[in-house]
Amino acid sequence: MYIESLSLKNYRNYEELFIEFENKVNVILGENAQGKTNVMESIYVLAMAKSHRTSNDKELIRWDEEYAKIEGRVQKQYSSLPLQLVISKKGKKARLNHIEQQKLSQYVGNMNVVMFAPEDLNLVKGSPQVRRRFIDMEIGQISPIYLHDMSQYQKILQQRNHYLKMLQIKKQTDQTMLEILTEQFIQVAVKIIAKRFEFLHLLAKWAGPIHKGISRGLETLEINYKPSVEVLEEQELSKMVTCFEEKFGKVKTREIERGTTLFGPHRDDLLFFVNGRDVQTFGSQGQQRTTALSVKLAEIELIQAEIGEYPILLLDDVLSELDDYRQSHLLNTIQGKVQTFVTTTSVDGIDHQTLKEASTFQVSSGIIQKVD
Ligand SMILES: Nc1ncnc2c1ncn2[C@@H]1O[C@H](COP(=O)(O)OP(=O)(O)OP(=O)(O)O)[C@@H](O)[C@H]1O
Repeated sequence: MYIESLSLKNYRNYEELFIEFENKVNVILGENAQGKTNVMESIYVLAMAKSHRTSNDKELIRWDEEYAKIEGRVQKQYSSLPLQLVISKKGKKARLNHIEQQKLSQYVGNMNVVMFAPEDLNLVKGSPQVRRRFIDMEIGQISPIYLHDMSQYQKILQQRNHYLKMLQIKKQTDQTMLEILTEQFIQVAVKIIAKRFEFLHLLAKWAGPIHKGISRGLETLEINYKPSVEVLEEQELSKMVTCFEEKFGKVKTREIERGTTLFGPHRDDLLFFVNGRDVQTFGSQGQQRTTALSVKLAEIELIQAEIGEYPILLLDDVLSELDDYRQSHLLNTIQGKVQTFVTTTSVDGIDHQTLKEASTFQVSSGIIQKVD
């Protein structure tokens, strides 16, 4: 798939913008703080209804304005699909094919993107929260059911935490409500974990050979899910439910003392191993970077395998940071099959042949012009 056109209104430093793109490499060139990342972010937000940089949607609205609007037309195998997202202080409204969607979970997934930005190194180095966000966003792109389950999970988790807080303060003896909430919590939690296992399994299958290629055959990459309740990938859901029930039985007093839910998908993590060692702890900067790159390239293949089309690739400020070998590995992977956006302050670090075949756009103070 590829994005044919993008139009912005009051989006960050863009008052008004309309651009058309071709299905190839598009280079967005400009000095610092001109609006390169903002364009990439707007494409990402159009697809995911969420930014990769902030969870506060209001930041996306141009200062002193009431709303921001992103519109785009995506060319898929058989059709051209118009998408629209309006972000106001009251919330978000999404339209697909001009029809307003009641739920964002029905909207997300119609346009697929993979973003690779400098902060993606945090995928390896950062906190478990960063990795959970990654896994949730990525599964959400290919599974609307997962997005639905996640929003259910968040609601039940909040209610359960609220109730545990009440028990903590009031020292009530009647715990019937806690039992009901725990049962509901477990039912959704195991579905989420099973889906995460499945996704990581697929991701690892693609990432392994890619990582081997980038490391010139020297390194193996493994990706493992680390659940906070000891469940196994091959377990049936009913067995996972039993593990959870046992765990919650054991930690009930502690949970009431603390007034919060101590176990579940919101406390899980994933681990990356290179040659059998945890990259977060033992990996060099280069190995961590290669791991993040392998994971991103694997996502491209995974989405193609699941959806039947390649996603749009957004490379924000990373291409010129990669050494020649990694850059050419990346460019060979996407060659001719993935619409790619690249931001850079200078074309010097970018492969000549790629530049020759690419469309280039110059950005200056929120205005973009195609360079002939
Ligand atoms: N909500 C907003 N309203 C108006 N302007 C904004 C808003 N949010 C950010 N900006 C402005 O957008 C500009 C930053 O744009 P962006 O992050 O896209 O820069 P960039 O070209 O990618 O720069 P760099 O090369 O430094 O990464 C800054 O000048 C910033 O002040």
